Amino acid sequence: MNEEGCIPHNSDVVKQKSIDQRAPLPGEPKCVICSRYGEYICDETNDDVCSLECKQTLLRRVDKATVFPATDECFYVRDPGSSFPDAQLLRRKLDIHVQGQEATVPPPVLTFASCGLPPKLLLNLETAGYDFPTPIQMQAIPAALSGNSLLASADTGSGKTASFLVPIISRCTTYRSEHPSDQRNPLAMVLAPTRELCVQIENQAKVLGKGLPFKTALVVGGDPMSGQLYRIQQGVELIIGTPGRVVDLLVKHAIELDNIMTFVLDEVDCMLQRGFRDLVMQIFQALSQPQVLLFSATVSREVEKVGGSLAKEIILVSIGNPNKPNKAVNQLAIWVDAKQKKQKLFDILRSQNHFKPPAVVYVSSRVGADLLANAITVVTGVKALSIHGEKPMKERRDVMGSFLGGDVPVLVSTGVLGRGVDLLVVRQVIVFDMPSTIKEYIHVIGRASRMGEKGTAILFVNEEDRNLFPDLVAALKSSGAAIPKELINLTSKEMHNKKRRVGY
Ligand SMILES: Nc1ncnc2c1ncn2[C@@H]1O[C@H](COP(=O)(O)OP(=O)(O)OP(=O)(O)O)[C@@H](O)[C@H]1O
Repeated sequence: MNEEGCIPHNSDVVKQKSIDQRAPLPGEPKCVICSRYGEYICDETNDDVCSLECKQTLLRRVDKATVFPATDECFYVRDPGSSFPDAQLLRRKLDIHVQGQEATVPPPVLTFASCGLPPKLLLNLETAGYDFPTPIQMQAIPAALSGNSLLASADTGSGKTASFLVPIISRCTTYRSEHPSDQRNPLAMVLAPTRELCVQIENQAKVLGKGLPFKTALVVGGDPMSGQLYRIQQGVELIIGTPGRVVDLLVKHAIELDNIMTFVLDEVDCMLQRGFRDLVMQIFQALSQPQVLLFSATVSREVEKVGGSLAKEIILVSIGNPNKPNKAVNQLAIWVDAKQKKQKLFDILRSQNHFKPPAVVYVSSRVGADLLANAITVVTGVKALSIHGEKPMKERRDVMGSFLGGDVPVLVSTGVLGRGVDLLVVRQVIVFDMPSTIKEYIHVIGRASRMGEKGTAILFVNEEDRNLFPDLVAALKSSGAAIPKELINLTSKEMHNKKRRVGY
């Protein structure tokens, strides 16, 4: 045994770094952290590890989740019918909450390697830089893999997309290998509210499903339906689409949906709102009782109720306190009269101290987005473009390309980029017009931070946002943000008036 407590399987010098280790040969042990060759055994946990680096990582993780006698894998493979005292402890440590038929939910995993995923999928996760699962992935992936229907909520930017894509890819791959002579009908469907979000989900699915029998079809408005139909007819595993276009496709063409095993609503609270809800239900009715996976950073009792009606037994999974702004986003609320908002924005964009490009400015109207982008460019000289639902798909793609490619430092957007989109380069969001609900506000400012990276959100607030004052004050307070005195005064006045009205 060496001093680090690893027992080398052979007499070589112990590998220091994971990168120094080779890939495992068939049948060889795999490192529980990085899936390379598990040449050594970690004394403290009995896990296979490839190097000192992964051993340290393993011990840090296990320590964080309290010291357990063996790997998370050993929790994962236990009989799901039994009770999981250790799982409970692990969940408490990781702030994971599970409600519903808990006994049917496997415990959280600490590594992707513990989930029994196809080796190619593990490799794709590693190539994508997904070294460890995030807390929502730790719980949602094993739960979804074992067939549970879920309503899952976790912070914006915390990796919810992979939480449903990984089980989908894994289950589709297994199905195809077990039914090689079946027709290649779709096996899973993901619905999301905007085209940009669907494009992003498809891109991520392609990255994670690379090299596997896993094809995707994007079904969104703005692109010709004939191409989308052709692709599905050629055989795909996953359809990703917006509800309107998917219904259109189903009404006009016969598509075989009987094999759909998993149905996902990303941004579920938005998908179950008026406008989308009937379309979503129409699509759901065409399926044969699939597993249902519902995800959002914000959920309400109403969503829980409707979500529950889609699946026989739905498990609620949440991380931390749901419906709260992401703590990594530093919120700066500024009281600005409506007439002064433009000038204030120009001042910020001219200030080296305050402007942190690339930045997204959120407004409430399509015309407003076009006008404001133009005004920013003319008045400040800072190049700005706009994006909204009325622009053709090609222009929306071009605008996103220019912004994310670094050619344009400011993007003025309506709610089309308010939810789900992963604007990796963005660290500043300016909320020029307050959204109509505090939940939308939480999603909008969430664009300023991914995976816990620090970001800032500047928020313009004034009397026009009166309806949101109590919720906004609570949201700012919960994040420890300063609250403008006008907002405090008017909120307490509102509350006082309400009490008096109730008193009469
Ligand atoms: N385990 C992981 N390791 C490293 N990066 C990850 C991991 N999981 C996800 N990511 C990356 O983190 C970013 C945020 O993930 P994602 O878009 O899925 O967040 P989200 O929870 O869906 O956010 P939102 O609520 O805003 O939609 C993405 O760039 C994604 O590629």
